[in-house]
Amino acid sequence: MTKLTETKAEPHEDRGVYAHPFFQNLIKRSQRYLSLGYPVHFTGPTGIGKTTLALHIAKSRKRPVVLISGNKSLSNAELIGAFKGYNRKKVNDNYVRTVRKIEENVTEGWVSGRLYEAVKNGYTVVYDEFTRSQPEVNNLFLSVLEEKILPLYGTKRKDSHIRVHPDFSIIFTSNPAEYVGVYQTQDALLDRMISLPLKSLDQEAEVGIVSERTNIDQDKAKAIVGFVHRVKDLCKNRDSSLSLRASIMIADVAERYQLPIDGDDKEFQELCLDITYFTLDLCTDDQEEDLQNKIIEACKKV
Ligand SMILES: Nc1ncnc2c1ncn2[C@@H]1O[C@H](COP(=O)(O)OP(=O)(O)OP(=O)(O)O)[C@@H](O)[C@H]1O
Repeated sequence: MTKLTETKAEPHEDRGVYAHPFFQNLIKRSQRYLSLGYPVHFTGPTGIGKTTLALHIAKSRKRPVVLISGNKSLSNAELIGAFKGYNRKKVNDNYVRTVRKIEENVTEGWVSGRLYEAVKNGYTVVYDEFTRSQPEVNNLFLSVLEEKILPLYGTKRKDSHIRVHPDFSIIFTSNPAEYVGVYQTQDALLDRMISLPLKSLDQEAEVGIVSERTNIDQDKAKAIVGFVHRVKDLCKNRDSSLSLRASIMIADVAERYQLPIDGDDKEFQELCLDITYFTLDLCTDDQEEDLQNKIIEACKKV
């Protein structure tokens, strides 16, 4: 079970970035809804920071955090639990020398699922990319959210369900429905959560995150974030999936290899091209050379 009492995201998580008014307000509202028992759902494009924000808020609840990652093969057994393997107990009673008694007892071993543990003990769940799981599996959450019970379907357990602990809370994240590998979500499930769309990050907040993650100074981070935003505007056919991750990668490589963050530097230009060209090629009609020239032009402004 992925139980994050000390989440791995800790080094990246930064109170400075989340102190930005853009986040402060969002965090305050989310905490309010969660404390009243309402599930919160962050939805938005890839790389905008939904998971990191969800983990940050989850940790602020001061309960153990369980991370569940949505995927096509996630099963009820993983969420609820299942009987797996056998426990065998053998008692060899030879107390009276002439009498030997052997008693053997075989029972199936129960392994609790991640949702079961969280519901039972009142943990905070971050269900990341939940729309990548099959809708049938997500039906479990309808009962958890509405009836406040976790049904123990098909588990061979005597009890038909367990009650949801009053401290249990859950944060969902998802990418929009048009993303590849994403299932349509049941309206009934969406209706039971408070969905907060994260469409775009405030540029200043992005600069803060890039600077925090890579230890480059704010001016350099600003120049890199500015470059990524300029090249995103080259997209004509559809929204570019270039995200905060592109800015972080450029800053990280430049910082670690001491490349000058300077648009006239050849190596920095190559870095800008490598990180952005392929993604931009998917959303423009430009020929290869034209697109490369446009990226270099945008990079030269750094
Ligand atoms: N507040 C933050 N502080 C530091 N790094 C952050 C912060 N927010 C996001 N990041 C970094 O930005 C990148 C994208 O963040 P994250 O994975 O949370 O995005 P996401 O919206 O969940 O993306 P996806 O939809 O692809 O899962 C990650 O490398 C993450 O570590």
